[in-house]
Amino acid sequence: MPVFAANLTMMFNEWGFLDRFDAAAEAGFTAVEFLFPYDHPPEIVAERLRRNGLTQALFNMPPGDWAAGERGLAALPERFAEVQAGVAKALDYAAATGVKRIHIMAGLAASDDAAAMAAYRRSVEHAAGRLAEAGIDLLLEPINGRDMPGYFLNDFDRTAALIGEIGLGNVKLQFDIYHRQIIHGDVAKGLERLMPLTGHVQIANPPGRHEPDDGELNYPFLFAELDRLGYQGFVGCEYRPRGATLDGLGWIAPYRGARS
Ligand SMILES: O=C(O)C(=O)[C@H](O)CO
Ligand SMILES: [Mg+2]
Repeated sequence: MPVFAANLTMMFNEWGFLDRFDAAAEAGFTAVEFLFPYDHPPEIVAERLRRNGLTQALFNMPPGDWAAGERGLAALPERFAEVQAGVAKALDYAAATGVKRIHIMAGLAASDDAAAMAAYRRSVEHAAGRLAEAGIDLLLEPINGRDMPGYFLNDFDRTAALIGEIGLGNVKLQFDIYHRQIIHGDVAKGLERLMPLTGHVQIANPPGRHEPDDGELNYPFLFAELDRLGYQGFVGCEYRPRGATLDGLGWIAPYRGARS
């Protein structure tokens, strides 16, 4: 049975960020993820987790100036010092929250730019080394170019090849099924083939990026596939509710009772 983590960046937006932890726990979630915790001190985030008995499944490294359109720094050659500082900051939040996986965003750069690739590898190797000391996995996520035009990491096979070349045991694939469907399709076979590299799974149903119960993908089938493939990690619910978050949670009822 999948273990679902509520994505507090996209879900429960009816509440302020810190109150989303309480709302997710009240709705029955035992784990949460979100893009960035950095607007709030680590101990405040940790307290929200603790008082609700929630596990922090995932968050992202600082992405640069998000409001100005930046989408990560890892592939930007001139930003390595900020990558290093971001890794240190993320580790402070990891120590407070107990998170065991952190996503490093690549940034906006041409995917065939050799300097960007060299910078990306350098950033990933640096971050992976620092995270390994704390027993944390570093996640790389291909993101589709319709939602994030110009994003450097936009292909699952190239990401898998890179993870193989880097060859560090704590560098893993963030398999976002929504992005996979938009970029390549062939979701079930992709999951099967890439499962050995996969450290985190996220869901949403295209084309609208809404709840998994309506759209072009058959999620009950894919959840059974994750079980069949022996996936033991979290499934992040990174979707935009069609309406009120709680009104859209009917899909989860058959999966309650395991660890979510
Ligand atoms: O967009 C996604 O799918 C993500 O998971 C990233 O963390 C942020 O954009
Ligand atoms: Mg995602």
